[in-house]
Amino acid sequence: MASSEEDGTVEEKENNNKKRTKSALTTAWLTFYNIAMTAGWLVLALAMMRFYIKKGTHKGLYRSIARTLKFFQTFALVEVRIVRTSVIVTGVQVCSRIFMVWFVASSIRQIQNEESVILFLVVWTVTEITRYSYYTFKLLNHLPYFIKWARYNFFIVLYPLGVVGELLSIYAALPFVRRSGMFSMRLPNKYNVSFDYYYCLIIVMLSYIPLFPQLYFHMLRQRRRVLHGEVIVEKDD
Ligand SMILES: CCCCCCCCCCCCC/C=C/C(=O)SCCNC(=O)CCNC(=O)[C@H](O)C(C)(C)COP(=O)(O)OP(=O)(O)OC[C@H]1O[C@@H](n2cnc3c(N)ncnc32)[C@H](O)[C@@H]1OP(=O)(O)O
Repeated sequence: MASSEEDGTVEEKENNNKKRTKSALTTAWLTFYNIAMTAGWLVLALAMMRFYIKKGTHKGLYRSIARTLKFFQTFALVEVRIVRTSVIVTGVQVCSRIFMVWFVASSIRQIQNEESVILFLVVWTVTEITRYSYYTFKLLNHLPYFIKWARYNFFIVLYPLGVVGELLSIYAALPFVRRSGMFSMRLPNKYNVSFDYYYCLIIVMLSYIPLFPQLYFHMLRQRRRVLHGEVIVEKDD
C-alpha cells in the first residue's frame, strides 16, 4: 500500500517535472519569437523612415521594404497555433494580412505607390512593434505600464485606420485585376473550372463587414479584461 502511494507520488513528480520543462521550453521559444518579431518590425519602421527622409517621397517605398515585410508577416503564421487565443480570431487576422501582402500589394505593382498602401503599412508597423514588445516584456515579467496601455488603447484608432488602408488598396487594385485577368481562369479550360480574381477581391472586401467587428469587439473585451480586470468568458472554437 505504502509502496503504491510512493509510486504514485514519484509518477506525479515526474509528470510535474515534464510539464514544467515543457512550459519552460514554450516560454523560451515564445520569448525568442516575440523578440525576433519586435526586431523585425522595428527594422521595417527604420527602413521606411530612412527611405522617406532620403527620397522625400513615398513612391518606391513599398518595393524597398517588400521582402522584409513578406518575411515577417508570413512568419506570423506560427502564432495561429501556439498562442492561447482562438484559432479563428488569430487565423482571420493573420490570413487577411498575408493575403494583403502576397496577393494584393506585392502582386499588383500598379497600386504600390498608393497612399492607402503606406497607410496600412505604417499602421501595421506601429501595431506590431507595440504588440510584440508587450508579449516580450510580459513573458519576461517586466511589463512597463505604458506598453500595456498602448497595446490595449492604440488599436481603438489603428484598427479602423488599417482597415481603411486595406480596403482602399484593394479597391484601387480592382481595375488592374479586371484588365489583366490575373490569377483568373476562364472557361473553356482543361479543368473545366472558372475563377475570377476580380470577384474574389470584391468578396474579400465584403467579408470585412461581418469579420472586422468580431475582431474589434474581441480586442475591446481583451482591453476590459486586461486594463480593468473584468472577468470575460470567451466561447471556445
Ligand atoms: C484568405 C483571405 C482572407 C481574407 C479575409 C478578410 C477579412 C478580414 C477582416 C478583418 C481584417 C482586419 C484587418 C486589420 C488589420 C490591422 O491589423 S490594422 C492595425 C491595427 N491592428 C490591431 O490593433 C490588431 C489587433 N489585433 C490583434 O492584436 C490580434 O490580431 C488578435 C488576434 C485580434 C489579438 O487577439 P489576442 O491574441 O486574443 O489578444 P491578446 O490580448 O494580445 O492576447 C491574448 C492572450 O494570448 C497571449 N498571446 C497572444 N499572442 C502571443 C504571443 N505572440 N506571445 C505570447 N503570448 C501571446 C497574450 O499574452 C494573452 O495572454 P493572457 O493575457 O495571459 O490571456
